[in-house]
Amino acid sequence: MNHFLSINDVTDLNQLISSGIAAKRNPFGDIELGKNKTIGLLFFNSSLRTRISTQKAAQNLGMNVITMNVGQDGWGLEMEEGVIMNGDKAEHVKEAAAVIGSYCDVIGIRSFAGLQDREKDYAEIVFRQFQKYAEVPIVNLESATRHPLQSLADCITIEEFKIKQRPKVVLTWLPHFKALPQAVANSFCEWMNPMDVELVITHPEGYDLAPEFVGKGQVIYDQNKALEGADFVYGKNWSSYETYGQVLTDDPSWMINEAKMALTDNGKFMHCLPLRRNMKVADEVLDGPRSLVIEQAANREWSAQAALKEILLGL
Ligand SMILES: CCC[C@H](NC(=O)CCC(=O)O)C(=O)O
Ligand SMILES: NC(=O)OP(=O)(O)O
Repeated sequence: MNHFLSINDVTDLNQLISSGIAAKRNPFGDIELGKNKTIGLLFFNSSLRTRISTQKAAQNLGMNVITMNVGQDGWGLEMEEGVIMNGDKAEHVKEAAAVIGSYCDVIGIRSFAGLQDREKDYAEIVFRQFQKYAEVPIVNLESATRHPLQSLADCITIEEFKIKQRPKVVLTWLPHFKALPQAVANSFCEWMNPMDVELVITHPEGYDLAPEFVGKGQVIYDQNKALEGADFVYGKNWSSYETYGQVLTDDPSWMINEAKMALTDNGKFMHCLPLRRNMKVADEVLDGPRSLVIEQAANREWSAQAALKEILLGL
């Protein structure tokens, strides 16, 4: 595996899921694989799970880890080509990426969508520039449009907890007062498409995700109807793709509570975290037996370890 940017970099999804489950059973089985290899983790945005789980996974593989909050610890980076750098960016990505690539064998990057310019966000300029100038494998720690380490952990979790061969998986939009990226929702749909699941996507009108991510997903604007018979309910907020970056509604009736979960077939609740309690999901669900959010977050370590193992095998 040359890069881990999206599911398009995965040759065998079932093998990757099995690799993550195997790592969970034997975390140090490949401790020699990453010996004397260094991964640099670059964060342009906040993180808890991705930061800690990816560092731990790399250490489980014997790697050295360097973590950097790019905007705070380093210099502001200019991503555009050919500009006169007389603003607030002191360094160009051409130099920064090449220098970091000289220190690190692998680079992980988190850079969220700006939610101002859809064409710019969906062009993934930060990742394209680092791929071009760092000349080492790049791992997506959440980009403008995708979050593959989260989606692999989601696949591992559903495989672990499913009791039917083809479960009904419902991605439901949740209310939020500020604009959030489509990345997690996009990526979840992208990874659910090849999985043996019935994928349903429910959200208010105006929040349709880009068609290339929806794929086989059935879109139902009536949340209660969508939730009927669900085996897994995956909650996530996202801002409008059509009216890019806008919050069209924060209707609290979309919050998941026990009454909504009662519509499911003893459904389990999933969310990538962080999650705003009692705005997106009621305490009664998160504190009850339906919630898988902690198990799901714990699987981020095994998701990262499976992905990094494939990257190391390709070095
Ligand atoms: C893994 C999720 C990261 C990010 N979440 C947030 O930015 C939440 C911020 C908030 O709730 O204020 C998102 O929605 O993409
Ligand atoms: N789910 C996830 O990526 O969490 P963090 O934003 O805390 O890394």
